Amino acid sequence: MPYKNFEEYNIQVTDDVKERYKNIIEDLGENTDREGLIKTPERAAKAMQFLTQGYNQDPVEILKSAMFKESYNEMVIVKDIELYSLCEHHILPFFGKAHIAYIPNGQIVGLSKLPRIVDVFARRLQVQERLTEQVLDCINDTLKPQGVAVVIEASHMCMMMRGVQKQNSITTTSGFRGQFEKIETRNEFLKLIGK
Ligand SMILES: Nc1nc2c(ncn2[C@@H]2O[C@H](COP(=O)(O)OP(=O)(O)OP(=O)(O)O)[C@@H](O)[C@H]2O)c(=O)[nH]1
Ligand SMILES: [Zn+2]
Repeated sequence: MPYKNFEEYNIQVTDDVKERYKNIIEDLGENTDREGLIKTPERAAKAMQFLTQGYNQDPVEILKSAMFKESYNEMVIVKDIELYSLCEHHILPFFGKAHIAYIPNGQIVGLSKLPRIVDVFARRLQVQERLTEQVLDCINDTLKPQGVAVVIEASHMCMMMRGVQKQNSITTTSGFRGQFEKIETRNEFLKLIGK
């Protein structure tokens, strides 16, 4: 990286992206000198950096920062975790909820870390299937539980505002590892999240 530190890198990226947004907005037929739009390229550059900050975050470190030895042997579920991501095909939002469960294997994880890793992977250019699998694999490989399950339900703006223009369709993706590959355990989880 040709920059001295991360802060300098951020300023440089904001400047670069800002200039490109200015061109895009003009190409789309707007006047970037009108009052309401003067700061828009910079705002958009900062917003996009916020929405893609997951590239600069380490989900494994986040989980490892709060793992505790504990003998609890039952299912732990955190459901209704809201998520906002960007579809990698159109760079339009998709948003919805993630439901995560795991069965500990000698260690538990700080509950807040599960939504935190959802955000790390969601704040990238994504497809819902990969997002689901990345959350699943990260928990499985780091916490090494007896099992882990992830369900994501999301609405895709690229299917709502444009393209096929369907307002009510919800896409569900899921992944199961370990104990959750057994149908009874999987069904118990699905029942507990109301599916
Ligand atoms: N599998 C999957 N597809 C997605 C996701 N987000 C958006 N898509 C789809 O990506 C596809 C891209 O298809 P293309 O035909 O290349 O793009 P397009 O011409 O804009 O397609 P339309 O959206 O049908 O107008 C579309 O079918 C989108 O619905 C996602 O998370 N997972
Ligand atoms: Zn899309």
